[in-house]
Amino acid sequence: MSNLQNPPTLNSPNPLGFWDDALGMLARELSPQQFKTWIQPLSLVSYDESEQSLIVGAPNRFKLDWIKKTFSDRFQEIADQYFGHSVTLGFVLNVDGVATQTVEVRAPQERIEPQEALISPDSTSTEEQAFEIEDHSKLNPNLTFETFVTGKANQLARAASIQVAHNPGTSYNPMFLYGGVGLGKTHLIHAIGNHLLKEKPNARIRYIHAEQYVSDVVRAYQQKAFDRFKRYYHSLDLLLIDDIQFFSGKSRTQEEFFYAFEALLSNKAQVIITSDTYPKEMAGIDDRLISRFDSGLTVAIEPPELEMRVAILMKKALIEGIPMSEDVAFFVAKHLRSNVRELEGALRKILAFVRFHGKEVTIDVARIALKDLLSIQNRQISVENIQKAVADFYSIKVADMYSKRRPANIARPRQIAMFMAKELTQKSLPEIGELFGGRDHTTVLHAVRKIGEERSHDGQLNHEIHVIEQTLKS
Ligand SMILES: Nc1ncnc2c1ncn2[C@@H]1O[C@H](COP(=O)(O)OP(=O)(O)OP(=O)(O)O)[C@@H](O)[C@H]1O
Repeated sequence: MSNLQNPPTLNSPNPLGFWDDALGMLARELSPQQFKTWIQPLSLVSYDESEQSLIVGAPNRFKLDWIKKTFSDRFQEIADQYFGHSVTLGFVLNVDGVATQTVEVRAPQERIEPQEALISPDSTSTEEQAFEIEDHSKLNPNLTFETFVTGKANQLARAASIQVAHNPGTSYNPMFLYGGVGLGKTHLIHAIGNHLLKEKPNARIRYIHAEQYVSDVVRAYQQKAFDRFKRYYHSLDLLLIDDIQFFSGKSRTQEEFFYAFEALLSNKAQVIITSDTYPKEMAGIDDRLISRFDSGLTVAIEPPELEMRVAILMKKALIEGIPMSEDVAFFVAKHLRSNVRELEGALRKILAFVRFHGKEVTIDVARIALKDLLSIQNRQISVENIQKAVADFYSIKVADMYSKRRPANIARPRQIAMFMAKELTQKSLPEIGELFGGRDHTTVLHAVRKIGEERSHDGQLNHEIHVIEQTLKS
């Protein structure tokens, strides 16, 4: 099986083109939340031209199962249509770019309800399988403080994580780390776990994704094994729970987690939680949990600034054994601004290209290797899209973006939209002014400077801009 490190020949259908098409179609067919949750984390792992087979990777087992059951037929249709004949489609677990499971060819379609719907008082397991929790930490040894690049955007989060790693259970408990997708939350909490494991090899540490925790609750319920479940989770020294927004609307899971949380804190065990937003903004989560989440240290991780993106690219390229010069790293970092995962994806593409073609890493090579990625970025982000996304976010009318009205609740979002138009598109100041109801370029310049300056010290504004950016890209 060849993988995407070996791109197909020029005349063959391009699997990356297929992938872009599939993502584009699913983005239109699904709600932004569904797309973000289920489709965005997937990746195209490999394409075998001679076998006409494609492998799609999912970042965890829960997503893998769900995708196979719910979306495989749609992926199949899109693939057959794109390639003009039937292709074999497989799904694998692909954690941090490493496919860790042999290919499972797609299962026949079987729509299932969301996990927690499986919990009902009558539900019993049809299988005689004992309830088991894998009793090892699930830490990824590569995610350490040493491999974590620091910059303004994450220095607070990193400092707090180091503090907690050195004084678990006593300094900040719980620690709640929030920020947009792919910004290093998972990396940091693994780093804490790895540090503690090194210091205290016998410590009971568990990393778990919130989706997996939901599944564990479901299984414990079905198998009437809550005692075991509680014994395990309540006796840990360090619980790292990732993406807790997945608890939204799942009241039984929240209840169990509440008990676990209280037990752990009273044992002076450390709890670390990550989420895509700060506690008070979480929807579908019980108030008493939200207040617990906020009772220790809540710290944000922000999107990386340009210099940090450059440093990350150069460091990761070096680790891969193919050094990247600063000018190439600047070129890539200027075009890809949203998150570190996206940077890693771009780097993989560039490295695959240079390995395959035996070339040096130059700006031209980067431009060719990232052709699809860059054109998606350009296609998606127009001034009109920005105006719409900003207006939606601040609940004002899109028409107010061009109107002459100046109340503060309109003027400020308008300035934010102008700032984003300058940041995210190639348009000049006069062109942007024109698209905002024929305003003068000095008005745009004023907005760009003002919001840029405020953003550098206002974490909340920075967060809002990042959330809007994410919606533009999903
Ligand atoms: N500062 C950094 N230095 C080095 N690598 C980083 C940094 N930040 C993120 N990464 C890498 O980027 C990738 C995505 O990061 P990670 O999975 O930690 O993001 P996340 O914030 O948990 O995202 P999600 O909300 O989607 O779970 C990982 O491979 C991680 O190692």
